[in-house]
Amino acid sequence: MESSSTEPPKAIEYLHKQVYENSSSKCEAMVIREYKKIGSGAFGTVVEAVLQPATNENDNVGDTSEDVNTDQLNIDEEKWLGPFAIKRVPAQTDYKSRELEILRIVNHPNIISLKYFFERIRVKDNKMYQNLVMECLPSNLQKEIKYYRISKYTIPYPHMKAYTFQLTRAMLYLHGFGIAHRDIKPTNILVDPSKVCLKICDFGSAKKLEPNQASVSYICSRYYRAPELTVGSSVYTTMIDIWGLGCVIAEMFLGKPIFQGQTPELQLREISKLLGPPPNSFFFKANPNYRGNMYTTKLFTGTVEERFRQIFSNSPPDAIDLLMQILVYDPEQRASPRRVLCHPFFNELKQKDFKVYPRGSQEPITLDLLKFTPFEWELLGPYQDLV
Ligand SMILES: Nc1ncnc2c1ncn2[C@@H]1O[C@H](COP(=O)(O)OP(=O)(O)OP(=O)(O)O)[C@@H](O)[C@H]1O
Repeated sequence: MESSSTEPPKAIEYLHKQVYENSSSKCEAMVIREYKKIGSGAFGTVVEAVLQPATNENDNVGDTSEDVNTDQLNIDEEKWLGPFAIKRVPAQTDYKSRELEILRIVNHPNIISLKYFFERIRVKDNKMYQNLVMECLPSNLQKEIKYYRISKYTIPYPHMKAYTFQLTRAMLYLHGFGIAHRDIKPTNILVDPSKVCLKICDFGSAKKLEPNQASVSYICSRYYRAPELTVGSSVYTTMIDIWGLGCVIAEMFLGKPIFQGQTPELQLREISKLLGPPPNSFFFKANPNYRGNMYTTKLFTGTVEERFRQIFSNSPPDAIDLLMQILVYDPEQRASPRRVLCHPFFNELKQKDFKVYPRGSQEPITLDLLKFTPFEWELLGPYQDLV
């Protein structure tokens, strides 16, 4: 692990004696310095921090709280590890988060990696919190989309392709374990624009789905919810993430979310404005007990293909073709991650001399996008020759 080169600004600092290293499960005492809030959501707070193993001289100091003066701690400014992102979530809630469990299993270049974890009581409210110490990325896809939208551009196509490819690779891997992320959206997709590198974060809603086992349908942020979720399906598959993938690709091209339902019920109406009325078979398969609006009236003229061309009028034909294979009502007909990875949309990336210019840089870089692991090759199966 790299040591941070510049000294981070001083803020909250504490010693915690039971910090577990994820890869070795080794428990050690660490000094933690938190200095910037980088995110907060429905479940927790994310702060940027650096850590360093506590020296023996700290042995006599008990676990310190963030409110006490930590001058008593022995700190070596040269020895900080990080920066990391620490996600802090209440340890005991009614909602079952499998985040730690799942982050401990996964290991993929396009999935955020967990470095350490620990539980700790916060002085502020005297409650136990779970702390997940992860690698830290400087931006997310929502910020990237916004950055370009402000100057009336979209993310450059080669970058879009590279990001989409990495996101799909992460899904191929996760779905290979049967794990659905269940909250795919641009803020949960971290990027490092200087490396054109992407990693999925926020596994707070993720779950290993078992065939025919019911799961809650009220999952996933509204704009990115698959149509089967909007009608209350409880035996959905990992294909709900593929719908999210389609929404994210569409958002990169449009600069704004494609389906902006004003209420959960109206979300399906927004989808029908692109895909036409959902067929009866869709309701039957997704939820035969659905009693809500079925949006049977067609809200546009012409064919669905013409509708796609109209909405994505500035996008290249291969991108439109890819979106048409992903944004379909029937989850069984939706393109699988391996089908997506083989799509001609990515042909440019597969050229030997493919290079990208990171934002603001005159120096092109090569990306190792096709370095699949044996597990990924296995998952690609007969599609291997096409990627
Ligand atoms: N490892 C990380 N590096 C950098 N930023 C991060 C990291 N993890 C999370 N973030 C930022 O913090 C935000 C909140 O994190 P996260 O989504 O995990 O929390 P949450 O409570 O589940 O949020 P939400 O309710 O929005 O889903 C993310 O949208 C992301 O932008």
